Amino acid sequence: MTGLAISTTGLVHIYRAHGHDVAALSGIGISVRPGELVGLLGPSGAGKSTLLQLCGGLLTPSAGRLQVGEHNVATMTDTELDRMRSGDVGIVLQGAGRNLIPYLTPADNIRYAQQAAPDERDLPTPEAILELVGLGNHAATPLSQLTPGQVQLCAVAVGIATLPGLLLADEPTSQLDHHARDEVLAALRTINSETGMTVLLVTHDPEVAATLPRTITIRDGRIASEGRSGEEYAVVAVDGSLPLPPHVAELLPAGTLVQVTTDDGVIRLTPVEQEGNQ
Ligand SMILES: Nc1ncnc2c1ncn2[C@@H]1O[C@H](COP(=O)(O)OP(=O)(O)OP(=O)(O)O)[C@@H](O)[C@H]1O
Repeated sequence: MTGLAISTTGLVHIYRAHGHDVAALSGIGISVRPGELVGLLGPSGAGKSTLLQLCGGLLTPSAGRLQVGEHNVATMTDTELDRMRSGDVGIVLQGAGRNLIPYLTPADNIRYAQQAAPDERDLPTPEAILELVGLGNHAATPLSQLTPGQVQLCAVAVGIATLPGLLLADEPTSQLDHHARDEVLAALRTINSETGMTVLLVTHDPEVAATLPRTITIRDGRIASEGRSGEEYAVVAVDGSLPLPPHVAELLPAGTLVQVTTDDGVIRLTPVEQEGNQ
């Protein structure tokens, strides 16, 4: 299996909760190429986990288009979504323990995850999967004897048990010390480079983000910016709108009239003094 692409246009997700609706995503357009390693950033409540769960078919979009490889996620039935998750898309939920059966060894956890894979899939051995994440010596070690970092690596190993084309990982490096965090990050890089699997991971950690080749920052359910190897860029949306970086938005309060001029390739934004404005 080679890496799967992700493509979304105008992706909206609304949670219907006790008499009031929460718009978690308000029109997300992203394009991730097969085999990319991408970090999803943004403040708490921005919509990162929602986007991850939509890509994994755990939630259904309220509106918009969401394509994962050949799967048009917005129109799939529950059975089709189950099949996608059991073979093509691996998900590592936030909190390693949620991904593991506590009384099974790492190898047996992987075997269990592999049972759901489509019959035609040629699966690697659990030992080969554990080797890939750096846990080759712990196939039979009880989970209770692993360090927190090793338990997280085991959760990642379960996520890639069927060698899916896309791995979605929600905060896989949180609550770990720096050494363990770097080991989990290294394992994700190895998976990405050795198998060509597309990897999308949510992180709050600026040090993790700075090491990723590409990041997408979400704010208030919209794409705020993109990073390339630590450098941050604003992204023009399909409707031509451009979210201002926070340090510029501070200078231009909502409602400010802005004159937009071009001069020899330089685009200039000049706020216009309005009569009656203070
Ligand atoms: N099951 C739910 N029901 C109602 N609202 C929800 C639900 N899950 C999330 N939300 C709301 O949707 C918005 C986006 O949440 P989401 O968990 O996707 O953000 P996040 O960026 O992953 O945040 P965090 O970094 O804190 O995990 C928030 O306003 C959140 O309160």
